Amino acid sequence: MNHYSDLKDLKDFQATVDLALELKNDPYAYEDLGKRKTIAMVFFNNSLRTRLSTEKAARNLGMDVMVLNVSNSWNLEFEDGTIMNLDTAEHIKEATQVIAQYADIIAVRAFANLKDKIEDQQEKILNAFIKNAGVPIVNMESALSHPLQGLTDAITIKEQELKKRPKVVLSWAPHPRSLPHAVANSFITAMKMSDVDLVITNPRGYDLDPEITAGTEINNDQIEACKNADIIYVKNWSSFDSYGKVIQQDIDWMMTQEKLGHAKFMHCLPVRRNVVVEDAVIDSDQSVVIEQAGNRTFAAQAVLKLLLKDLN
Ligand SMILES: NCCC[C@H](NC(=O)CCC(=O)O)C(=O)O
Ligand SMILES: NC(=O)OP(=O)(O)O
Repeated sequence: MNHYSDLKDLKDFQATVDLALELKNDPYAYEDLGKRKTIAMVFFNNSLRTRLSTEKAARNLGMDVMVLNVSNSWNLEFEDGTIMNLDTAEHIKEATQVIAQYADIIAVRAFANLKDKIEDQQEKILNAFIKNAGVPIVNMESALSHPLQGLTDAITIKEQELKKRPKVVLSWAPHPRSLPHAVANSFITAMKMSDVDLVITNPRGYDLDPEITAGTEINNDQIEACKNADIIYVKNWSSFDSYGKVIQQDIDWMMTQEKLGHAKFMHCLPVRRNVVVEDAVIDSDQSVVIEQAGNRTFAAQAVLKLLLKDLN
């Protein structure tokens, strides 16, 4: 594997899920694989889980770790041919090549800006690293996808040891801010590569990119969609059609105990309590959000192991 920019970069998705579970069982099995290799993690946005779990994963493999929060660095320019006499001090072309001299693998977080669909679909920042750095790039949530999260979600569902072909529901929930589509996109992609029966429920006007949801049932009736679910994965996203807009915040879409039924509750975190999900759900035994976040380490470790194997 040259890069991990999307779940589709994995040669064998289910084998990677199994590798992550093996690593969870024996985290130091490959503790020398990353010796004298360095990962640089570059953040254009905030993070708690991705920042710490990816570092933990790298350390379990014996790697050195560096972190750059771009907000503490120079303002970067992304356009070609710009006369840089305003706010941007350094071009992404130099920045990517310079970072690559200090690191064997670069991991990048660069969210969608949610203002211009075409620009977000170009994945400008992630692709600038892939184009210029000359080292493997790991996507730590880009404009369109969050493949470390999608892999984690599949691992977490597999661990629940549910019935064959469980019913998995991805439910939209309200949120006061405009949030990206990346987590939902990667969850759908991961579920399509898993042996589950996936249903998406969202209000009208909130359908995700049809290229991603193709072949999956979308039900605008949340109560009906959630019936007899084994897993309910809750996430807010902004409108895709009215790109990046918050077109409704109806609290009736919050996940409640009644709608959850016997299902397990999942969310990528961070989550707004009593807006996205009521306390009674997230505090219940049916919530697996903490173990889900714990699995981020082993998803990242499986991906880094595959990249290191092809580096050595
Ligand atoms: N990486 C996990 C989620 C990150 C981001 N959530 C957020 O920005 C939530 C922030 C807030 O609740 O204000 C998202 O939805 O893509
Ligand atoms: N789930 C997730 O990616 O969390 P962070 O944004 O805190 O990294």
